[in-house]
Amino acid sequence: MPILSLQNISKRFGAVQALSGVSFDVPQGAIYGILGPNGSGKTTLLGIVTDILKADTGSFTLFDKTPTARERRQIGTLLETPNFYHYLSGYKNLEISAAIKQRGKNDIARVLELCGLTARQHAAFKTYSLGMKQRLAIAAVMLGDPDVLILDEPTNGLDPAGIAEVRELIKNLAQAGKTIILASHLLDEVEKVCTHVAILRMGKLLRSGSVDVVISRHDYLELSAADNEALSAALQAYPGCTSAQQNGHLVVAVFSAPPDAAQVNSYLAGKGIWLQHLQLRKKSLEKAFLEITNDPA
Ligand SMILES: Nc1ncnc2c1ncn2[C@@H]1O[C@H](COP(=O)(O)OP(=O)(O)OP(=O)(O)O)[C@@H](O)[C@H]1O
Repeated sequence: MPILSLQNISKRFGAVQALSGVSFDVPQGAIYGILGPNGSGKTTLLGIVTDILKADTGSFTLFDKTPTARERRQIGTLLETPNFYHYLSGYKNLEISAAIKQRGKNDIARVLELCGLTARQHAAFKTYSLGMKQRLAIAAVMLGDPDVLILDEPTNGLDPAGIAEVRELIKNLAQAGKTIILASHLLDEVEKVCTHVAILRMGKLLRSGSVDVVISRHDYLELSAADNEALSAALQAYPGCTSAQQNGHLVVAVFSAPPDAAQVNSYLAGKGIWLQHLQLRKKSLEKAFLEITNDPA
């Protein structure tokens, strides 16, 4: 059973079609990244799921049910940085958050521990590092122990140390069984943190699923021989080779599964083609992503 299942969600703001027919499922325990450039519809999508906005068409289920207040209570949301009091301690700020959420104080020690803030709980918020401030924001979301966390650009505006701390925390929460849905415009973030990804461009879902499958980075081979034309023709007939194109003095061969360079070499030798150059290369994540987002299809 998916934790969240979106079916055909569309949303328009005046002339802007912010989302068009978006559908995907978030499995339990996933760290699900909603990835896309600015204005692609990520925040709108999170706004619909958290009931801040209403979809024009389409629907979604939470825990396999049409969401009611009961299902929503199991979701913790951090869409923008909360306004903590600078002169109050982390603990006191969480007391206020708990009161606003109408929850008791007995959960505060647990969320401070979970977010690695126990040692500094009585220090004033203004003395916290950027990473600690964001971890306190996540601690406030964790009050009441929600099963699902929804975070909009959780590392935005943080320094490198803060980014690393927040990413570590997100991974720890997922290991503790939480499902996390986060919006990001950072490919690097999705690669480092997420298990799953949905890629949006101008409100349309381009791809969704497990990160390894969606942003597949199949290795490719660079080769050359005395006759590169014959080489590229032979490669095109090789099982699993999806393209073999001449690029300067090299032929670049792409495969549907990771190629075995030794096997390709012996296949070519069998065809009377002796290689002068053979190198296995890995497509960068950046390149794989650009191929997806620039694909006119
Ligand atoms: N309340 C609104 N009124 C009018 N247009 C809006 C509104 N909210 C969003 N939009 C437009 O809808 C589109 C999607 O916006 P959205 O904020 O969801 O994108 P995003 O991917 O989250 O971008 P960013 O990374 O910049 O936050 C944009 O063109 C945006 O200008």
